[in-house]
Amino acid sequence: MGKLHRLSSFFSSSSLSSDNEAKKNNRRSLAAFSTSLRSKDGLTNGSSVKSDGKTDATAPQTSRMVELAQQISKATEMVDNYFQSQGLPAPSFDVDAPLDYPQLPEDIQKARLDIICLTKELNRLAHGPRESVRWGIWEFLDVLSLAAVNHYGIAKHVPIDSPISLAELQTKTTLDPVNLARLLRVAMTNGIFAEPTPGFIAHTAASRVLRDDEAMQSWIGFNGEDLFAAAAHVLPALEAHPEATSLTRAGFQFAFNTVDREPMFATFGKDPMRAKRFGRAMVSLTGGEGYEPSYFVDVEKGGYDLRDVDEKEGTFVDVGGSHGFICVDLAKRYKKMRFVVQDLPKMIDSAPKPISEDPQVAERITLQPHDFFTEQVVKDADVYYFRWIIHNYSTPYAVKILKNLVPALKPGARIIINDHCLREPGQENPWDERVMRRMDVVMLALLNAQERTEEEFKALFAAAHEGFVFQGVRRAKGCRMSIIEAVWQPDKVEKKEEEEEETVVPENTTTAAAAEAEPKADAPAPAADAEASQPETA
Ligand SMILES: C[S@@+](CC[C@H](N)C(=O)[O-])C[C@H]1O[C@@H](n2cnc3c(N)ncnc32)[C@H](O)[C@@H]1O
Repeated sequence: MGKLHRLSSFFSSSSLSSDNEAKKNNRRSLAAFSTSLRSKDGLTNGSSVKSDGKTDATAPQTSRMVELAQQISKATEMVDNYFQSQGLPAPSFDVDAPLDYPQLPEDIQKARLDIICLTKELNRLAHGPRESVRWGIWEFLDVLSLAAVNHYGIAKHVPIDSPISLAELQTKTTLDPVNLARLLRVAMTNGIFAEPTPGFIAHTAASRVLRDDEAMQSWIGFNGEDLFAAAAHVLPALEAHPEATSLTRAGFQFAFNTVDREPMFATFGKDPMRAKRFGRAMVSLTGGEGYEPSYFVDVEKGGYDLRDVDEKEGTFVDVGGSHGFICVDLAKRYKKMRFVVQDLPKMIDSAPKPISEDPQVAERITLQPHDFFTEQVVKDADVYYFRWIIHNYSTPYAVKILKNLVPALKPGARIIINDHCLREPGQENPWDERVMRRMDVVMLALLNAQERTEEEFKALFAAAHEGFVFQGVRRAKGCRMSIIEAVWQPDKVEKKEEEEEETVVPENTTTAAAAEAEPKADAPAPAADAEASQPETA
């Protein structure tokens, strides 16, 4: 239904001709958008337009390639000058180079982002359309080589300070020399390992990450082995079940032969290695640029202000809150309010005890086993918070999760979803756009789930209950996650119902919202999914 809703916002009419008309309109608006982007940037796109609107053929032409090169050069100088002025080592992949950028001032961070985005466009132009399509499809081989290097733990066998011969390296793995060399040499084309002299392998800073960063090893392992296989099976999954809403009929189930048997989390729950890997992969993601918890916690960074809840010693429930790290950070900031972290029993059992070394923090946080596909047990809380939860579910499941809050809610209770919120194509900077669009497809491959637009979040609340009054979406600068909020105001519904009683309502009328809220026939009962869906995370 989520997909249907999304498509229908583009193609609202059912007739073929108006469908085509809608498509044409859509195309026109996209073209207009890219033109406006260009002019906003002050770019000429290779043509000089006179005041009468005609092109001046005599004016000097600047090609897009040259514009890009100039902008890249300017941005690179800005970043380089900043590093020099701060006495920082220049960005490098040398083995002893820093692995992360420092926190940059806003203008330098923007210049850095320009370099990332514009070099990609310049690269495409230099390849040309046909060649970039021809070789673009081979990017999965980069994934394969990285997954293999990670799987066989090659990075740990290469000494950090001196090269090792391929012959010796081979004795430390189960790979034969030919396969070891060919997989490594693809990775090297991406700056992961180097071969300073033929047959000798040395570390780079990127391969050092694979050696030293356990969360990154898990991130590569989960993406390279679980997600990679799931993504390769999305087409058969879509062929068999085009509606793509069931948790047990995604690419993941087609890849691992569990169609109609169990959702991904249940599969992970049965395999401690994969469950642990998934949990650590999430830790790696959360630590990545643009996802830090501080974007929610720190009001100074554009986070959520909970001072009023704190003042009245209110309650904050983190639903599906894992080991409660958000609540720990919040409890350090707000000294009076109380917190409940809910998750499935295994997750709650594996949480650190005490949850914080600071007793003033720990005593205000309760860890509670709770399945969000059952009725909410914490009544009358001030805030119910969902971080990285709703995007794991297609609309029928997501609506069910929200509906389960209703019996517990007091008027004025806030429901906060902390997820990506998709904007119209082209409104993000190209790097964020790429990450968020890809995440949307990751959700499809693993869970038949989705990222959502503001309208889709609004529709989700409306489908769950009319008493949820949508408050809108906001996002801190530099953060990819949005804060999506609704407030529970049942009095508005009662007033509306009173008004409606005065009008004639035909029997058996179902609202679009109610229809949307019904899980699909092919979707397994959410509660059953949830019971079995427990991954053991770090
Ligand atoms: C993607 S993680 C998000 C965790 C945390 N909110 C965060 O921001 O990192 C999804 C969480 O939902 C939990 N979960 C999955 N199914 C659940 C259910 N039915 N009821 C409660 N928690 C569930 C998982 O155990 C996991 O901790």
